[in-house]
Amino acid sequence: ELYLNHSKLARELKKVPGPKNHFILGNGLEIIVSPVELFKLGRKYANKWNGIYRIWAYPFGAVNIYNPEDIEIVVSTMKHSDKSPIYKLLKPWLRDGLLLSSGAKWQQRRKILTPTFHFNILRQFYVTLEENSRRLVNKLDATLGEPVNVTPLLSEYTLNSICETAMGTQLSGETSKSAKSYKEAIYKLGNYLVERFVRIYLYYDCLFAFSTLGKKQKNALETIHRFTDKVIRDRKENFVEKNTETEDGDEHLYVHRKKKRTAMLDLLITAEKEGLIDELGIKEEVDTFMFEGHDTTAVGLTFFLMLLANNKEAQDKIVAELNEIFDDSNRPVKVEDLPKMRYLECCIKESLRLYPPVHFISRTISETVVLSNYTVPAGSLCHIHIYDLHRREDLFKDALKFDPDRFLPENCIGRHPYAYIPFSAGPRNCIGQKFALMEMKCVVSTLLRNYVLLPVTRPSDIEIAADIVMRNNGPINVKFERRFK
Ligand code: HEM
Repeated sequence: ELYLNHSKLARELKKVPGPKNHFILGNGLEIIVSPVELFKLGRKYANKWNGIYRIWAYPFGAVNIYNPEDIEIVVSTMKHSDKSPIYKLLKPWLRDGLLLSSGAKWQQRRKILTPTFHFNILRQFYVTLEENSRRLVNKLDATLGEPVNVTPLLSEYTLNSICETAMGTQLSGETSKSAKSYKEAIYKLGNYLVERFVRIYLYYDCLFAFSTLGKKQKNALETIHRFTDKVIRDRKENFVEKNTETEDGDEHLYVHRKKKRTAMLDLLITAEKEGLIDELGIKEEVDTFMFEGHDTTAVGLTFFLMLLANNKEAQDKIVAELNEIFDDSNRPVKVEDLPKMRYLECCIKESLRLYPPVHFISRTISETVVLSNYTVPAGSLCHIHIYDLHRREDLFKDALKFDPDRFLPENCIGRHPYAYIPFSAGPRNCIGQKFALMEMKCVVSTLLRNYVLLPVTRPSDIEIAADIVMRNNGPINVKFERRFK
């Protein structure tokens, strides 16, 4: 152990500046703190160094980067595209789905799944998003003037939306009950993952399986997989009926099925029939998309509503833009309206800058690479801190200020393409980013046409807890009042 802690890799990596490390344990003990303290520690390190620092906790050595030049080197090519061992913690849940897989498997899956997020398919999904947005607005009617904890409502909206579009399954009756347990289990699982993350000894599966934490995780996973398995079963039953109905000899039904909402799950079921994916493969992707497709967007929307409630000026400007689009009409938002919501888009981007739902991603460095003039040996982990990148004063003046004008086209000129990466970048970027933006525009425009958002939780109240996605340590409340023209 002693040798490994002072191996060639360790000696090389330790040339990168970083916190003082213990002779044997490296920085392993410092990080055993609560999720809130862990998030703060990350920010403390980011402030102390400038764009790069290392952490050493045997057997892992990691460079932490938050400058666009190094991030570009790591994420823009396939060379360092394998996820770091930290994602191993997600394996029992998401298995070898698109987020975690690598090499040929990842390539083949990404190819199968890409058509689902093509603009023409998204257009067909839009109808569902719009209906769900209106349903959310109706729900809020009962809360007027009261502080509302927005996260549960928003995650219900995003979970319904991903289920009814990509999965082709309506959440009602029994399924909606298990959807609730699913969401609760995801929250718990996030906490367990962070607890395990800071306790390096629990990385070993054999130790973890017998720990209390391991047993709790097993329970949460059973709930999660029960829900996703049911969604697959339901759709398979439904799919057979539909397929016999539309027997028209079309071999590539899943890509070309005209005038039908092409659910991602249908595409996978068809791919299974063609031998391109097996049953386990479908489960992996459904678990991956069910989670990535709802929790991230719900978190993004939560912080966005909080920011809007605290920024009357931005809210008024969005409403003025919406009035131009809709005149006095109460008609629903159409997909063609979305590109006209330019200022709203700037506001969404600014919100994702300040509160990037995925605040941290991590890769394995596959061959020795030079980052900020330091040699980073192959086998190192590379943590990319999107949160710290987005708050760099040299990239975003008055970085803590909510200023949507930063994203007006004229103000983006000259900005480094890797200075702003809420959806990551390069070949392993977010496959669902257009879907997410469409969802956010649709629901926020519908909300603002109906309600004035008033502040309860202030940005100064926010206390982020380290988790797979950004979470506040406590509810985020907003008040809604009817908007009169
Ligand atoms: C505001 C909402 C969202 C944000 C901020 C976000 C962010 C990200 C980021 C940063 C990554 C890279 C992860 C990494 O390198 O480890 C990613 C990957 C991914 N996202 Fe999203 N995402 C959002 C919404 C969605 C939606 C709606 C879906 C699905 C419909 C989705 C599906 C995925 C998948 C499957 C991957 C893995 C892609 C691959 O490795 O090929 N995301 N997302």
